[in-house]
Amino acid sequence: MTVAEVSTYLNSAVLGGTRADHGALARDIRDDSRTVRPGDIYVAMRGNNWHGLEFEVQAAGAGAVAVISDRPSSVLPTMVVHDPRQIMGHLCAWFYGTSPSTPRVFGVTGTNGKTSTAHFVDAGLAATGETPGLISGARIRGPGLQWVPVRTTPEAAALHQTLAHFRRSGVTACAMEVSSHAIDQQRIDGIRYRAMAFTNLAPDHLDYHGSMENYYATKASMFDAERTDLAVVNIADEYGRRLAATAGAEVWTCSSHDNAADIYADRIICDETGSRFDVHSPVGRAEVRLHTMGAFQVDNALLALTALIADGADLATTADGMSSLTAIAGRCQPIHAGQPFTAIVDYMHNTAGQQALLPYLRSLTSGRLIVVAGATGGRDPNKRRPLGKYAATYADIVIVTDESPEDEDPAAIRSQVLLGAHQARHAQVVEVPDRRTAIDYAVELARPDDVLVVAGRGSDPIQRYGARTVDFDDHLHLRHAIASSLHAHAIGDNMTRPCRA
Ligand SMILES: CC(=O)N[C@H]1[C@@H](OP(=O)(O)OP(=O)(O)OC[C@H]2O[C@@H](n3ccc(=O)[nH]c3=O)[C@H](O)[C@@H]2O)O[C@H](CO)[C@@H](O)[C@@H]1O[C@H](C)C(=O)N[C@@H](C)C(=O)N[C@H](CCC(=O)O)C(=O)O
Ligand SMILES: Nc1ncnc2c1ncn2[C@@H]1O[C@H](COP(=O)(O)OP(=O)(O)OP(=O)(O)O)[C@@H](O)[C@H]1O
Repeated sequence: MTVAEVSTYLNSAVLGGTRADHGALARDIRDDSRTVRPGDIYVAMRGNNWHGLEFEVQAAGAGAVAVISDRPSSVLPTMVVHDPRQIMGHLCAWFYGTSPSTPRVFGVTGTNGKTSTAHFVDAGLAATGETPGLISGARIRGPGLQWVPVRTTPEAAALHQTLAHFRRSGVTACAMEVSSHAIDQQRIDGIRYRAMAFTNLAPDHLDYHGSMENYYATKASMFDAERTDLAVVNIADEYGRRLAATAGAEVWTCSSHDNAADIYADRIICDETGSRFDVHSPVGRAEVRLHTMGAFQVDNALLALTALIADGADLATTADGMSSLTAIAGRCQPIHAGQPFTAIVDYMHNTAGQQALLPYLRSLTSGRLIVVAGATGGRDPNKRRPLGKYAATYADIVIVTDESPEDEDPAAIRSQVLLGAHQARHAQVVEVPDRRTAIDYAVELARPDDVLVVAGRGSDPIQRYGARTVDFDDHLHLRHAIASSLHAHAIGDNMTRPCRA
């Protein structure tokens, strides 16, 4: 594709540059000057912090052949459009040849459960003979590629590059997490969904959306017929029921406690080995056995099953696919290192997640529930006190520590969580600022039959303290802390054991 062809597509003449510039081959489309490589077209968008054209010299220096923006660049041939963000998704779909039908795209949106449900869809697709692709906040995976993304839902250029790669690689169907930020910022424009699945809606990201009504409206916009063939909705909460009643696409409902849903679960049993339930659908009944811990995974697997059955998949084969998942990184992920207590890493970072997870963990034990809790910087500060309060309401011991403070004062974040935890007047509350030390301390506290959960970061691989980043994987460190503790106690036992005469 040449610059001139892009200009024709946009119906925007190239301002500046020579005929040769206009005939230059455009290799990729980039929305960030820091990623521009020779031959790319840079799209300079207006944002909350910058206007992309502030980086035009950087983009030109990196070899950009042209820029698309809402006004002419002083250094690069420019195609002017009214709102670059508005055209970005459709431009990328055209430029990368993203097809509206191959791969079929199963979107998952909602406050909690997107990553888990996307992984269940991926597993169900594999079981039914599809060549699956996965675009989730935990990983992006397809034939010949796998990486850990920075965003839950990538920017439009990255999304369409990935979908075009999937298409060339023979991917027939893809599960994709769709965040409300991505919808609001039109990252997912130009993508036709085979199904869009709704998990639930609870207070989160209200610093960004301003209100639950705006948050809901952003999500709901994805369930109209021009966006998706199928609207697959968990009707467990009021927003789901409202969405099922108003969505413009063909609606399929599911529920783990309402048999009025098109597809529902009953005879649900959840324990430390996972869950089992019966699923009832218009195409029959099947028993589902989940090996992923967490009662909330029943809802996520059921939603994934419903999306795939709505697409025509075989019920029994799809159910087998759900059973093939043994764990989802950072989502109620157990650690078995020989310790005499239950050790879990989980991503709960809002009170709805706590209300789904903590009663389940409490049900697993007659011992104590120990929670390592905190809050991440740069996210809705109004979540912090409730996070502390709910953790301390359900747990016996709460250890408040850093998650990823980003550009905020870690102590100030912890103080909000501590305030909430003390308000609960239930748990023993301890502040241990350093996360590594906090996890080590929790492991030393844990007794046989206790349940210890390290919460809030899931499988996030790094902590950010301003510009400083720290490699920190909760699962790896918790496993290491347990192993070290068991080793130290073994040595201690040997040293106190009476020597043979
Ligand atoms: C709040 C939010 O989502 N902001 C997104 C938004 O930022 P913005 O509009 O303020 O853009 P800006 O920072 O002013 O930059 C303006 C333009 O200059 C460009 N730029 C900027 C700097 C530079 O050196 N060169 C350059 O070209 C940027 O790429 C951008 O196009 O547009 C930017 C790029 O277009 C995104 O990178 C940025 O995501 C920020 C980094 C972010 O943290 N987003 C999070 C909140 C997010 O998207 N989270 C959701 C999941 C939420 C959840 O479920 O927890 C996600 O999908 O990941
Ligand atoms: N269906 C659910 N209902 C309530 N809580 C859930 C549900 N599924 C997961 N959770 C909780 O939310 C946490 C995050 O789960 P998951 O990563 O699957 O959701 P997500 O929507 O992708 O989250 P995020 O958008 O923040 O990445 C889990 O670790 C768990 O504590």
